Amino acid sequence: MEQFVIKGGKPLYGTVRVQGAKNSALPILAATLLVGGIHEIQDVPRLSDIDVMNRILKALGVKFRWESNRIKLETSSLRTTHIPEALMQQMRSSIFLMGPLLARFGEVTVFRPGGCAIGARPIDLHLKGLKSLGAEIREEEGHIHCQASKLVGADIYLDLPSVGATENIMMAAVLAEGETVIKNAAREPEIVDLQRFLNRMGADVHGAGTDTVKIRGVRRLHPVSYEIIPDRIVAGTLATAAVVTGGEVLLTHVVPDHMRSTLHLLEQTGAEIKIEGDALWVRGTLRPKAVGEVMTQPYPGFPTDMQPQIMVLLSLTEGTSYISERIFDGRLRHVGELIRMGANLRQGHNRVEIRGVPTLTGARVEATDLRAGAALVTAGLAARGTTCVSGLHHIDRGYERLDQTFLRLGGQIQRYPGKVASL
Ligand SMILES: CC(=O)N[C@H]1[C@@H](OP(=O)(O)OP(=O)(O)OC[C@H]2O[C@@H](n3ccc(=O)[nH]c3=O)[C@H](O)[C@@H]2O)O[C@H](CO)[C@@H](O)[C@@H]1O
Ligand SMILES: C=C(OP(=O)(O)O)C(=O)O
Repeated sequence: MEQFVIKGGKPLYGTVRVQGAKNSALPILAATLLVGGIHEIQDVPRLSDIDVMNRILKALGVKFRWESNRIKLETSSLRTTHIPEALMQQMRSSIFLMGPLLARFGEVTVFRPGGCAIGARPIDLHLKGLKSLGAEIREEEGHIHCQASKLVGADIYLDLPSVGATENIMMAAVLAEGETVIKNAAREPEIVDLQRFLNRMGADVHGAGTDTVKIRGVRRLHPVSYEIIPDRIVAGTLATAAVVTGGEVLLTHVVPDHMRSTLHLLEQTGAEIKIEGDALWVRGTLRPKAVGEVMTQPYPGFPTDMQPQIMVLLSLTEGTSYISERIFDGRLRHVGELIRMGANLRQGHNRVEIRGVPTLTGARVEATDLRAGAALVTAGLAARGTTCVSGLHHIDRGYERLDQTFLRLGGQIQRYPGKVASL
């Protein structure tokens, strides 16, 4: 069982170039299946989720080659449209294979996807959207078979602005006959990135970034070379770590506009922020201030993927703040771990009261999901004493060598292969 051992209390200083966005790279890699040929995707982060996606693509017959952070994929000759169950269950994003395979081959067989334990994550909106385009869906013995002799554009209203459902429907609709309109679509920057990628391939998609996405079906697409946008959640995590340690960090390769709600919150706590082009400079204050109520919301609201990290910062402020988790119904498992580190937290139903304390103390804690893991590492960097964080496979899903990044910024963090005997 691998662990991070962190000796806390050192402010972070330095410059980091932020990795490409996992949540853009995953649907875009799936979307390369829409047409045969050689695609080149740049700034793909080296993450375990990306490895799982590549293993699925390989199992389908795709050939690919990494060159640093660039992947070349040859998607011409696919052997099958069945996604292996074991791979399907390794991550939620395996569901992105449905839309493109259905659009190109008229059939796909998947299983219910796995993923981090952050609450119930049904796929009803994905299935409802594909059915509206004319797919026949049968579920038996855990398989979901999806078939369509042809897909036809439709008006689809999403009961919730689901990021994944919006993306899956967009990918399925690009080769459908006629126009598809997705209403109450999610507006995340990664959806705009997917639209840009699809249009670069010759698709006709408009409106991403608003709540109505229009897709006019085209007959043909072509392979392309494309660069993924920077990861706004990784940038937010690093900025938060700089603030909680009272340090000063320059992040390059960011789109500050994608981070408005996070940056606003950091400023409310007293952090100083300067933006110049794609560079973001952040400096923490001696004792940050409480902020009142924070609610996670669909974009452009405050992102659920930053909730655990911000909880660490609010735990160290002067005064009382509250966090309400509105997107997922089980994304508070880090609360108990932060309490072990000395945070003064009271958990209600999807809401946490946070009474700021002057310091946290090192402890043995476990990452129960990706962002909870990032939060515990952040807490460890700020805490007095030594923190051991286990459950690193969650963190590796979304952060490219997080320990190396923090080491470069002066954090004292090491990855150990087994359990560390004493703190
Ligand atoms: C790879 C990727 O991009 N992951 C992100 C994506 O996940 P993901 O696309 O899975 O998240 P969704 O936006 O779909 O989920 C939002 C809410 O809708 C619900 N829901 C979703 C689909 C569905 O068919 N039925 C349904 O009820 C979910 O349970 C959840 O409560 O958006 C989440 C919300 O910003 C982020 O936390 C994830 O990092
Ligand atoms: C929940 C997340 O991702 P996924 O949807 O891939 O599980 C996340 O990135 O925080």
